[in-house]
Amino acid sequence: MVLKNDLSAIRNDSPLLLTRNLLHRSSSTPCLSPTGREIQQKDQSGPIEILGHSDSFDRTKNLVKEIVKAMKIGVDPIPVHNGLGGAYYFRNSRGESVAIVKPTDEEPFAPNNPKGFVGKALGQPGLKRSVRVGETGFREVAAYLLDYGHFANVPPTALVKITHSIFNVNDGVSGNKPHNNKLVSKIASLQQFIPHDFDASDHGTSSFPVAAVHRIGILDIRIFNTDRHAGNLLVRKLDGVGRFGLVELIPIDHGLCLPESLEDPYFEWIHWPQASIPFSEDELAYIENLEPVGESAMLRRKLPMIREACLRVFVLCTIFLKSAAAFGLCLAEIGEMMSREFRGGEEEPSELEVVCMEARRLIAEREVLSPKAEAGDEEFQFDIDCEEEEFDFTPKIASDDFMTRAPSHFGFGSGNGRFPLSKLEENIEEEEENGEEEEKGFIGLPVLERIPTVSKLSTSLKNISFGEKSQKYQKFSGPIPENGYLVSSSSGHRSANEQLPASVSFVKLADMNEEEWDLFLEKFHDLLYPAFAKRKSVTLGQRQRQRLDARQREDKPFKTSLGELENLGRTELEIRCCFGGKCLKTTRSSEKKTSQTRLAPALYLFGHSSMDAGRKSNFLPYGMDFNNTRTGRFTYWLLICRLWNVRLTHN
Ligand SMILES: Nc1ncnc2c1ncn2[C@@H]1O[C@H](COP(=O)(O)OP(=O)(O)OP(=O)(O)O)[C@@H](O)[C@H]1O
Repeated sequence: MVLKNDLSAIRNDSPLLLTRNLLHRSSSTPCLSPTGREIQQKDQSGPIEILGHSDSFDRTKNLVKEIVKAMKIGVDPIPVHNGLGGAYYFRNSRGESVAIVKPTDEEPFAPNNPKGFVGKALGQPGLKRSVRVGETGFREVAAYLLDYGHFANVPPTALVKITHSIFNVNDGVSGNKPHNNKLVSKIASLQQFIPHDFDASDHGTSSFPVAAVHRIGILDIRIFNTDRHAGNLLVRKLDGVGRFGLVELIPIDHGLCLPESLEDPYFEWIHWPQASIPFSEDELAYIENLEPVGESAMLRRKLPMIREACLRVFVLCTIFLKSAAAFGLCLAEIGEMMSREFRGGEEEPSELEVVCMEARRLIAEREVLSPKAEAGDEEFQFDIDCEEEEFDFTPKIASDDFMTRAPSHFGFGSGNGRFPLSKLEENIEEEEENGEEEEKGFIGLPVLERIPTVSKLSTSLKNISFGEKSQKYQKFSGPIPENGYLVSSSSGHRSANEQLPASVSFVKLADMNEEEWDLFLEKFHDLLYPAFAKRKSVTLGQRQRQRLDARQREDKPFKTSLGELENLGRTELEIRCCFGGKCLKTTRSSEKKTSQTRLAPALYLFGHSSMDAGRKSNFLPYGMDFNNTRTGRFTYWLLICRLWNVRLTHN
């Protein structure tokens, strides 16, 4: 039913799934309860209804039947205590968990979150800035739909309208309201429950099949997963005749993939040895057959609420993956090129972002040099420019000029009609900015973007793109962010925003019109080859050089293996893994674990990854006392993990 700003035809407790065509700000609200009382229609639907039609949902349909049958005989769901969002295991008639249901309005920070993580309205930036509160559900489904042939093993997932009294509804003032057994309908993701033995944070990674890691990594890259921590990989033992030690990996929790703009992804597998092994022929063939444009169309059809901005990120990343794999890069290298680094306390754009920024600069520069308004024959002019500028990496404008002449698409200054890109302000970001202003008291900060510090660049674009560090922030008229983060005003109370650092967005994709987007992709594609080539050469050189540097810098012996560690005996160790000063992100799930788990990444840095939750003795082949690690005699800092640059000191 199309509702033209009039919700009176809807029952007051009926969940609505709205897409963002007509309504402003609340347009993304996936679940509303209008209060109109005059017209009440009886809800004829069953307790669980799958939203959308697709053969891909066949397995989920059977699951739903099982659950409904169980509900009728009184088998209730069980709340899931793990995780930050509201989640419920739904069971079959035998009482076995068969599905996990996550209501969209119980996500972290959403109004009905049962675990105290509230404070934002649906549609506002959520746990990740570029994923809005209430919008993780359709992303879970998108990941499943994109996992053709069950390549990465994503469990069947669908969006459902589901009615049950177990769901949480907060009273809006003091948190949870006492449970009153009232039936509530919600929009939720419903995913098949997969029985498993561990998650990847509990288990040594050495037994993970290379193919499974590659397949999950390929998916993560396509969908730009910002949340692939070890807890989001379930591990199932396949022990049986001739299969001892084999495990299967099941990727879950894809709610934070497909962000609306590029940010810092999180790929737990990036430092696993499997990720450095070249892709197999099968994997290369799979990647080659990916068709981002067709896949986007499929997503639009099956998940009409998906935002175009998300699809652009998806298209971009798939192109990136295809080109990188064809070039011969391995999974780890591709993941690294997509990841940001911290240098000198500042977050720097990833190599992928740098290529994007450069592609945007090239098209903006062309617009500046040949404004369409004066061109007469636009197309003709366009083509000529294209030929002239192809592969020309020479800076054409001094940095200051650059700031004033082509500012608007980076969010500086006010664009005018001379710069066609400036006309294309993206609604989404306007909404976000307004939201930020309201919540944080920001005034006059045009967009959450900055000209970055480009000291990192391992691409050949380094010297030509953005010039000096001095270009960042100072040109904003708004408040000066500290250390690359927006500083929040102290408003006296802790909002959800204040609890989270706002990550910066270095490059916009959503503000281009179709023509510019096509052109951008063309430029992007052209720039990839030099970036990959540079990456390859830098990687090789770096490994050698950094080992040497580390040895020279270190006043204590530089150790590279557990064998050498043995010499240190049972003394306190400080293990510091440094690479450019970036912190290894500890995952939320591993934080919950003992130091045993936390030490695991450090150990596999030394090529020893056979930690097994059930066999702690694996930790002790070199004379270290495991019990001491638990009581804290081992302390360690994990600042970026790179295998070739591990510093050890002992005192
Ligand atoms: N398909 C599944 N099969 C079995 N167990 C699952 C499945 N999906 C999730 N779980 C379990 O439920 C827990 C919570 O799920 P999930 O991580 O998706 O929720 P979340 O609120 O998004 O968590 P987080 O805050 O860690 O991102 C997981 O830690 C896992 O143990």
